[in-house]
Amino acid sequence: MAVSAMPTEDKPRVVLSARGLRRDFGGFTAVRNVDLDVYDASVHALIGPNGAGKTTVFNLLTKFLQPTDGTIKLNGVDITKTPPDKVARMGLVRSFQISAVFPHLTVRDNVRVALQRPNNLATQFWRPMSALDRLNERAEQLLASVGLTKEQDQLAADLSYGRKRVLEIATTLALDPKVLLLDEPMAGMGQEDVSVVSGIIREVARSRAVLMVEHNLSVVADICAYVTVLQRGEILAEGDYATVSADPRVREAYMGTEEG
Ligand SMILES: Nc1ncnc2c1ncn2[C@@H]1O[C@H](COP(=O)(O)OP(=O)(O)OP(=O)(O)O)[C@@H](O)[C@H]1O
Repeated sequence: MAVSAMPTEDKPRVVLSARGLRRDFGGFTAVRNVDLDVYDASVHALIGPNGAGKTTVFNLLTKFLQPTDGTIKLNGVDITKTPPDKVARMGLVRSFQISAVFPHLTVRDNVRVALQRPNNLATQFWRPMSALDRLNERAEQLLASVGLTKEQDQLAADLSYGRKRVLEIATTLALDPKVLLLDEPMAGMGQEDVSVVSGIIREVARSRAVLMVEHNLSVVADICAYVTVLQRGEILAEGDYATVSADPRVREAYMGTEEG
């Protein structure tokens, strides 16, 4: 069943969709019968108690895991068998982990390195200086859009944990994704950083789809238009936050674990 709780008029476009997703590990089925539609210009949360299958679904959608069964489409193109690097070039990008931020480069150089990939400058033998200038401009814009202008000359290693995660989002945005998948973007952050990153994600989703696995339910309530709740590998509920949080089955699934 696909998400049905969005407004009927001006229904946004589906950019990423999965049907009948299943993943077995040996004899254990971690994910089954998962149908999911992710809409353009919106934030969609994948939530559920520990072990529900969120990470597995995330890895299936980003092609880091191959489904045992089911199909995945990106903008209508079947990507079920497409490798992750090709899928990334098609616009479906997952956030890198902090380990992918180069600690001994400045904040600005981290973004410049990331920007070289889509522009393919890294592989060009001869580069006009104007190309690098364009990179600088774009790096500055990106850093400004995530509020890292002040820190641009600092080494990434010297940033706080929360700021490192913001830098990680900036390097991901450098790839200009059409669909951005974030794995627990708020994990380990203090409230102040959570508010900043929530604002960034909301802004980022004005022009692209964002799907995020998130444990922080107040963040989900605050910025996610669509919510899919997983339990034991299957979809338990879906809709907007008000709808799913009022669902007695969802309350029961969360009882004793976490409450938003
Ligand atoms: N590589 C694997 N081999 C065997 N079992 C796995 C593997 N990866 C995940 N599982 C199992 O699949 C189930 C779902 O795991 P998954 O990590 O997707 O859940 P999750 O919702 O992301 O949990 P958490 O919130 O704790 O991160 C769990 O029972 C887990 O033990």
